[in-house]
Amino acid sequence: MAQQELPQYKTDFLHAALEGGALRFGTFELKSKRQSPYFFNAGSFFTGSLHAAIVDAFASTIISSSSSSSSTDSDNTLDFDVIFGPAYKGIPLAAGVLYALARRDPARFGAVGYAFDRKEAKDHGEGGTLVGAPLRGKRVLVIDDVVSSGTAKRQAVDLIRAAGGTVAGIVVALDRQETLPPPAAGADGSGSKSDERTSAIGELRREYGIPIVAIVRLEDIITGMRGGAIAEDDIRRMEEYRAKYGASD
Ligand SMILES: O=P(O)(O)OC[C@H]1O[C@H](OP(=O)(O)OP(=O)(O)O)[C@H](O)[C@@H]1O
Ligand SMILES: O=C(O)c1cc(=O)[nH]c(=O)[nH]1
Repeated sequence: MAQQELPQYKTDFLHAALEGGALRFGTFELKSKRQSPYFFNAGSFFTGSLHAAIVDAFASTIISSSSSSSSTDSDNTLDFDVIFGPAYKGIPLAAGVLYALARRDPARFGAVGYAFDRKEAKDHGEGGTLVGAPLRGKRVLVIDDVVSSGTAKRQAVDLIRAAGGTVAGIVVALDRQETLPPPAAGADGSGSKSDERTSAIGELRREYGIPIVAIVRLEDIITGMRGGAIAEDDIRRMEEYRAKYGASD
């Protein structure tokens, strides 16, 4: 795989995703119904080695976003008391990322908690929807696999706020850097306008005013895959896809 200018943790993550089959090239239909030349499936990080690779990459992203004022993804730093993983795929990520952070810097992250939600409220025992660290009065960092439309992230923000917490930021594995699909014909006009090249992550940033960062973005995948990691034709198809659907924010 070409190393180029990517930070080592991004290269390592891309390598693990490719080797583990989490990052694939071909033709895939997205939730938006677009035909994409690549697909990222966070559910494929299911072995010990792959789980370690993704949570380590999240930990590196969080630490570099917190300590570097030159972060390209955000001007803000990430300060938080609790890591929150939305059900379901966010749950093992939140727990694993906190473990990776606490191992690297116990003084800084040893007292940070983790929490997650249930998709269906439990009606016996301790009951409720939230599990883990209390959120009241806490700065909460949301960890999840991808942003597609942003709906799941908005639900997580609402849940955290309703529990008395404030959202410190959102960290995802992949920012696809693509425009939101235009509103369906007959819709009320909400969502992105077709002449704007806004992404779901861009809209979330503007709406909440919080840092939203990703381990890798589409441009990192294109950079990291050049030089023989995948077929030149797949690179060309990703560049065409970026030219057609790439967001400007
Ligand atoms: O709506 P967005 O914020 O763009 O995010 C899309 C989310 O949808 C999927 O999760 P889903 O809610 O389907 O649950 P899962 O984790 O159980 O797959 C996926 O894992 C993303 O987290
Ligand atoms: O947009 C999507 O539906 C989507 C894209 C992607 O790369 N991975 C994913 O899980 N969902």
